[in-house]
Amino acid sequence: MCQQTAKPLINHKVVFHGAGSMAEAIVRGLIARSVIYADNVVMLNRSSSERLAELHSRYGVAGTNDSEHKEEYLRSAPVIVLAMKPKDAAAALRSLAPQLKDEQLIISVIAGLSIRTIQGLVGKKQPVVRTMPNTSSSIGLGATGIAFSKEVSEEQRRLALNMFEAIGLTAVIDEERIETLTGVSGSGPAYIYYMMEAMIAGGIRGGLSKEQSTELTVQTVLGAARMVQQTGEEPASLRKKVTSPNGTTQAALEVLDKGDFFETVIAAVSRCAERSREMGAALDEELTPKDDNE
Ligand SMILES: NC(=O)C1=CN([C@@H]2O[C@H](COP(=O)(O)OP(=O)(O)OC[C@H]3O[C@@H](n4cnc5c(N)ncnc54)[C@H](OP(=O)(O)O)[C@@H]3O)[C@@H](O)[C@H]2O)C=CC1
Ligand SMILES: O=C(O)[C@@H]1CCC=N1
Repeated sequence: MCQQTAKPLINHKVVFHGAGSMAEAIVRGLIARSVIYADNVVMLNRSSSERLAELHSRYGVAGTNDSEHKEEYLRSAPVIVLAMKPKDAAAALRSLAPQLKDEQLIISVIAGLSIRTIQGLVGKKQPVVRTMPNTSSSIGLGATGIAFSKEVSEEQRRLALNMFEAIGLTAVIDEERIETLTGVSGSGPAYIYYMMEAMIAGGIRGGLSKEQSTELTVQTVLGAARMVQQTGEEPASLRKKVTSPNGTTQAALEVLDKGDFFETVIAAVSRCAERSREMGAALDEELTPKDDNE
């Protein structure tokens, strides 16, 4: 009997316009889960040839920073993933505009950049999927918020969902909620890493070795996340089960409360969302023609 190998979910070129950490996290996850063959992935950047060579050696993907080749890839790709820094997005979209065909799908991972601004910068109602993934996508544990423009076809919608479902959890949301989602899950891994850095430092200060303190912290964070997921219990209820009256945990939580831990984290989520809006507004200004006399 002939052995069937499963066909990848995506069987055409996907061009990553930007080849940094976020693009790599998505590509690594997609290839590890056989959602796309490496020879259908193309990664473009501005200048770093070393970076493209590194990505090729890690994942077998093609890449270029040569303008002529970049244009060729961008002209023919059914899907273009915008993955440069926000400050580079307006120029990249403007130069993309003349060659863009109506059916090409733009998937953006760029913080703050709205669907309206993307369509304004390319000068037409291009189908756009605005996403906010996170770097845990690289190990299939990402959390991605997704909003669609009206122009996205059912097939394109499915493609984008397939892509991000393969590398973690997805949440389809109204675009106006994507800033808050950025505050929770887009930037969220950094808050947890920061907490872990502090726990590790605390352990070391108390005499544990760096290795012990790191291993214990990692297992504690992993275990706590899994407990919430597997028991279905509220974090607050699980916290209470750790906290004996007048015991060690209560003493520790009181110190966190003195630093207004709970409200500080809420303020961080909110400031992150606000910063995303500010970045979006700055990008939106790129749509207004500049007065030469200014
Ligand atoms: N990092 C994260 O956790 C997350 C990031 N994001 C979003 O992802 C985007 C990328 O972030 P990140 O990966 O961290 O950034 P990086 O700085 O790691 O990567 C940016 C990449 O864009 C390339 N680039 C810049 N200008 C152009 C251009 N005109 N054409 C093609 N490529 C270009 C750079 O190339 P070169 O190095 O050659 O200049 C580099 O490869 C951002 O917009 C961010 O908001 C979203 C969610 C999470
Ligand atoms: O810090 C940033 O702007 C990006 C967006 C979300 C995570 N990192």
